[in-house]
Amino acid sequence: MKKFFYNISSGNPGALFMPCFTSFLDGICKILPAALIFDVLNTIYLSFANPETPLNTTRLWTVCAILIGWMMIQYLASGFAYSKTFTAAYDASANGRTALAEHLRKLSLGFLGSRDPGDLTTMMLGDYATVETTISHYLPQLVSAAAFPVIAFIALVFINWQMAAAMFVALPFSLLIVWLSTGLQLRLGKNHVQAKVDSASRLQEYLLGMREIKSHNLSGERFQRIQEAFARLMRESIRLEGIIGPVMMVAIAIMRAGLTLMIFAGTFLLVGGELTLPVFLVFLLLGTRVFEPMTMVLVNYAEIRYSVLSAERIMQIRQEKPLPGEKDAPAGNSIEFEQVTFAYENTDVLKNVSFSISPKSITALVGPSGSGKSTITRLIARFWDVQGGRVLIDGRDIKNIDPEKLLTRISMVFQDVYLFKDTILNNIKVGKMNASREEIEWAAKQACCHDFIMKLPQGYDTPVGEGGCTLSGGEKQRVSIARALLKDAPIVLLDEATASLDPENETQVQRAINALVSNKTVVIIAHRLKTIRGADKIIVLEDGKVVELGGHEELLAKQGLYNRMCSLQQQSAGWSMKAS
Ligand SMILES: Nc1ncnc2c1ncn2[C@@H]1O[C@H](COP(=O)(O)OP(=O)(O)OP(=O)(O)O)[C@@H](O)[C@H]1O
Repeated sequence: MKKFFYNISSGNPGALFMPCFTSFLDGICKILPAALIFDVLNTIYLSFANPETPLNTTRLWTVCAILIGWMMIQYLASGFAYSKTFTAAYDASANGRTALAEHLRKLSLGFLGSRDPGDLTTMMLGDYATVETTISHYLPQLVSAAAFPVIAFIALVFINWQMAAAMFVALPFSLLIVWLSTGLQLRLGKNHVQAKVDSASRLQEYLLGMREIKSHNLSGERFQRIQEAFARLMRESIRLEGIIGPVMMVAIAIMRAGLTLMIFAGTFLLVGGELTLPVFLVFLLLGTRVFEPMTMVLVNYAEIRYSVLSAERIMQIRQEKPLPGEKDAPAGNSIEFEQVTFAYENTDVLKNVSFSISPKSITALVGPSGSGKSTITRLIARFWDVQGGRVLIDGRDIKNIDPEKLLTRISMVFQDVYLFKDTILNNIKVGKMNASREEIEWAAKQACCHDFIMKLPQGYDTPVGEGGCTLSGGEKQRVSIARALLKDAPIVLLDEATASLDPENETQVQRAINALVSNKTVVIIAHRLKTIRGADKIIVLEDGKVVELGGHEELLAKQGLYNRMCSLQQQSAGWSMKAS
């Protein structure tokens, strides 16, 4: 139970105290009228049972007045409970979603990459919505279902213990059925969650991959994958409701069998003169009321169990440890790899890699595709932690540095640029959130963006699509260079930064990059080797190992892999497409 409250409150069970307490008060307020009705029945009965006793109308009017006053109190109590539960529910989901988003940012990309893409979206939207409904709708029912029977049983035992026992005798059997079905519910719930995650992932894949689907005419096969995912979701939904529903119906029927037993016992006791009619009537009245919240809980039990699963999924991620390290980033900017071994999954991608990069120097990473160049830049930025060896900046192991502080010292320009669904101005501003418009325009000019931006309908205030789909590849690349210029970090990592630029822009962008990298520690990945001839150091990688290291001339003289790559590039420079 403690775990349930902890999980559905996203780790803040104290926030559920007020909704539970006010729901409890609200429930108590609903019980009192039954006691007053008992008094009314008793008063009327006394007059009918003893014809010489006149009907005590003063008492009846007093009870009516109390009931009217009580209605007001009950209305206020319900309103109060309603506002507290709904506020707590929306707080829990809004704060929870923000906290989860914040937490995700602190996790390694390795962890995020291991999750199904639809999984986190389902969690952010679906799981939090489920938890929200549980707090706003089911929590009050749970409180009433837990409190009512206990209070009612204690009160009724004092009135007539045989009747109370008859009313509640079936309840333990009903609860036993619910308990026995827990394992089944868990299994069905997990299958349903998995089906939901799969559907979200397939849908995401379908929408994001629309260009490939169209260009390769994959619509049939891809559409079938979505159809299958949705069909499975439908089957799991039916299974969840169709199997759990009848089980709960049996539990409800057994619980309510107590009422029938109570009527039998009441009739028996009434006939034997051991029970008065008003007491019998009060038991009948309370019998239906007491089991009402429990019936509601059992009707919604599948949903409640489902929300437990949702809350557990959320908490599992929330409890995932962020990358460790609290220290400030060092002032110096030298980089060193000390016998680094790294694997994304099981196969080592980098094997015993060692090299050092002096501050304010330019180091190029070259090597065949898949040799580990991009991986090295990602490890410098600590998107992942290494499994063996150390990555040092200014002589300090980056595992001990706060990842966010480390990233303030690093600018990155990736091959694939992501632009947010926002104005182009705000997209450049990502590099420095407090940058002035002048600074942004300066960076855009340096990165050769200014001219194309001014041609857009609203200039810098033109919205660009999610992922930057309304800009060309070259334009996106230049925007990302502008971001890096604005950030002005002392370490610059360039991954194929000029890959998608046309020859016309390339010279200008090279000039912009020169401005970006001057006086910085630069690590550059360039497939076009002519662009890195002037680098202070060239590290040649092959199959995750450093095979050559040195300056351009020195490496050419070695007649090794670098020399071969340069020769091949010279040959391919004269390549042109020919029709056969
Ligand atoms: N996120 C990932 N998960 C699993 N494996 C990965 C991941 N990223 C890269 N790899 C694998 O790691 C190896 C090195 O990849 P990396 O991107 O570092 O190579 P690269 O030299 O930069 O290649 P390219 O020049 O083609 O960009 C490759 O075999 C690649 O398939």
